[in-house]
Amino acid sequence: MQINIIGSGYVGTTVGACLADLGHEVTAIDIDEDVVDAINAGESPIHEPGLDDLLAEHVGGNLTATTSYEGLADADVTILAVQTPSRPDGSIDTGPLLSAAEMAGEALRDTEERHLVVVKSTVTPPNVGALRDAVLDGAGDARDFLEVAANPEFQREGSAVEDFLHPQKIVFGTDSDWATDRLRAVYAPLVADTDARVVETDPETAMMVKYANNVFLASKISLINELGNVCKEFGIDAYEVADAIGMDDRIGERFLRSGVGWGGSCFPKDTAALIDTARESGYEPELLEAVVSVNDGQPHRMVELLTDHVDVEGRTVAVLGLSFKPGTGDIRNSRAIPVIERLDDLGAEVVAYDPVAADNMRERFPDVTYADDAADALRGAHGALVVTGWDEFEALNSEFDEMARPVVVDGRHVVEHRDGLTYEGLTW
Ligand SMILES: NC(=O)c1ccc[n+]([C@@H]2O[C@H](COP(=O)([O-])OP(=O)(O)OC[C@H]3O[C@@H](n4cnc5c(N)ncnc54)[C@H](O)[C@@H]3O)[C@@H](O)[C@H]2O)c1
Ligand SMILES: O=c1ccn([C@@H]2O[C@H](COP(=O)(O)OP(=O)(O)O[C@H]3O[C@H](CO)[C@@H](O)[C@H](O)[C@H]3O)[C@@H](O)[C@H]2O)c(=O)[nH]1
Repeated sequence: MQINIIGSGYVGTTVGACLADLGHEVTAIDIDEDVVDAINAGESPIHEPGLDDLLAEHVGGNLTATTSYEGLADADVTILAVQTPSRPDGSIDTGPLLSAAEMAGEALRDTEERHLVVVKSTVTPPNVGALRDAVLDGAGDARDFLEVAANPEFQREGSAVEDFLHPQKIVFGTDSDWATDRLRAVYAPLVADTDARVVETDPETAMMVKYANNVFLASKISLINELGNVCKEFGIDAYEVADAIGMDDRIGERFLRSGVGWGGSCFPKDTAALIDTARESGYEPELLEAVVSVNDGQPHRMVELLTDHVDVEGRTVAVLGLSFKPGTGDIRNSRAIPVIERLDDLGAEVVAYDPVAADNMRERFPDVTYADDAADALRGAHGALVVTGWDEFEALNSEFDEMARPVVVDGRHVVEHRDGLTYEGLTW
């Protein structure tokens, strides 16, 4: 099939490269020329394991990037993967997505064949109608040839390629059998070769599944964090407790890693958007508000555990890990941000290290010192905070001897206890 994908960020680039890998002819469209040039040069605009290899294999063959919407009608399907960022009140800003939807509709004005526009971006169910209208109004008289479907994406950053190619489920939200059949054709090579289960529903329900999925997982982490905070009060290791409760398959062993909390581009944004949408509709989602509040408290608890041991004012503190999770350079809503802000408020000098995300964080905090490696960050520091669970932090050992005060607050359960180190786990 011929597939256009509009928006080549974290999702669009991965999905485009994976669809090319499944044998489709893919055109990736982005308004950012640097992104388009990078893809056409076979370079991934983002750090994502496996993506460079896929681009190297398919760019110049069945994957091309462009800034132009011309030729959209030559394809069978157009996927929208444009950003839907949070506004300060928690609602999503659908402006960029609506304008891409309208541009897609306009570019399809001359189509004389049926064409499916698929929303892969995450939008709240009440926004689906506006998106449908934007595409159809943009298309003018060609609106009868077009249909808008929802196909939310469940990939995680850091394992996005693997997740897309081996999904547990694929959700098709459509208004007709024709649209469902077209989505089945897009995913046919994948469904044939994996254990993926396909959910077929309407577009609004499909988007609600996406929100429920993310908010459930964020709640699960906040719950284990709350239990973990209680464990810490009792001198109990929350990881031992989590291992035991995870044996009950009604609970499940995954997403029970307590610590400094959840960040990223999705959990915070999607939780805030669902809360805002529920409130707008007249329902006060108290549990979800508590889920956010527990998450917001963890970075502060972490800094407090350090200040119980060290007065950080005027002293150097090492922050190990800046990305919102290992395996990505993405710092959106990283827990490192409130940690650094708090240290800053307390007058500490922050020396930060991350194997991938330092350049991104430098734009956010230009005055922080960025070390070349963890040893460099720890040297002379009066305390260290482990914010991201990069594998390399597990191997740290003699590096702690170089600290002025060897106090480590571990927010991700990665550092090994050892003699000579004052060690505080956040929930253990
Ligand atoms: N990041 C994830 O892991 C993830 C996973 C599942 C779902 N989502 C959802 O997918 C959507 C995209 O997220 P993302 O993280 O990839 O965003 P992103 O910001 O990384 O990428 C969006 C891209 O769209 C481009 N763009 C903006 N307006 C455009 C237009 N009119 N025409 C063409 N390109 C345009 C931008 O230049 C950018 O490259 C969001 O709704 C998000 O919630 C994200
Ligand atoms: O036991 C755990 C698991 C995760 N996290 C944190 O939770 C956040 C999110 O992690 P993860 O879900 O692995 O990464 P994302 O890339 O944000 O993926 C989520 O958000 C995506 C965007 O919507 C969805 O597609 C994915 O299914 C969903 O897992 C990170 O800060 C993690 O450190 C924990 O604190 N404890």
